[in-house]
Amino acid sequence: MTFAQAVTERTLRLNTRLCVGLDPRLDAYHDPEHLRRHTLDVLEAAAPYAACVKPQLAFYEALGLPGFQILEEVCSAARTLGLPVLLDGKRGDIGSTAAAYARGWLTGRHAGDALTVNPFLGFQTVRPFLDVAQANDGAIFVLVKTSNPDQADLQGNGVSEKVAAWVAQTNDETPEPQYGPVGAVVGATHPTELATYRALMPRALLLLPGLGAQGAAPQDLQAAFHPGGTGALASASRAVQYADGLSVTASREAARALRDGLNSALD
Ligand SMILES: O=c1ccn([C@@H]2O[C@H](COP(=O)(O)O)[C@@H](O)[C@H]2O)c(=O)[nH]1
Repeated sequence: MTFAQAVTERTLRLNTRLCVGLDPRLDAYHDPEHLRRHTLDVLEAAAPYAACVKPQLAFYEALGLPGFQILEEVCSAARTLGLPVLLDGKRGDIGSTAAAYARGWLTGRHAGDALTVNPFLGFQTVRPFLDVAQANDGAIFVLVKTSNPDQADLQGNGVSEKVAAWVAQTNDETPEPQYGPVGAVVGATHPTELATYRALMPRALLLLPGLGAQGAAPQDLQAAFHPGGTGALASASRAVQYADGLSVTASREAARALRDGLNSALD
């Protein structure tokens, strides 16, 4: 089963469109062991309400070697819980280096099933990521229009639309029936533009970051989904992991509320 199929199957079976971000900040904890335990506890608590999990690589890399070990455990625990893993690394480089990034993050011990990719160096530099992802039934999520307010500095003037066109065309090269291996990152913080990006990339899974802490609300996101409620993953990290300090019960309730909010928006 491909990443897109696994996510879609879980979305329909558990009725959830929520992607839970795991972005553990060392300053919230006594030490890395405390961070590790809490992150794994949040993962387990939120899993029943999640279609997938999205560790942000920066937070694990910031810890050095222990961070890689924690990431490996997070990926392994997610798989035990049946959760597809989307690593948020926003990698991108010239082709030979891109191939090494792809091997590192899409194969091996702390690999994800999918990876976010930055297309700024050109579309050919995205190909090595796609090749490795496809060889492993995985996916890539290309940055199309990010959630931050200043994205327009570089992503305006038709750039996001150009990337969206490449995503759509590249998915059309694949024979998969519904969603292809190239997903797209479109910020949940741009609710009035979601319908446009949905239409531009009909076979792309959309990753919608920005739910919660960045101000996006579940009721704003309906236009990103296809009829039947598939095709998009709304992502929240701080709003789940630190819903109320380090309370894991609050994390569970936050994930449940976001899942319910997203479902209500689709009714
Ligand atoms: O456009 C983008 C792409 C990725 N992100 C990442 O998502 C989470 C958001 O965290 P919250 O706590 O839910 O705000 C974080 O890891 C970002 O690096 C994004 O915010 N926007």
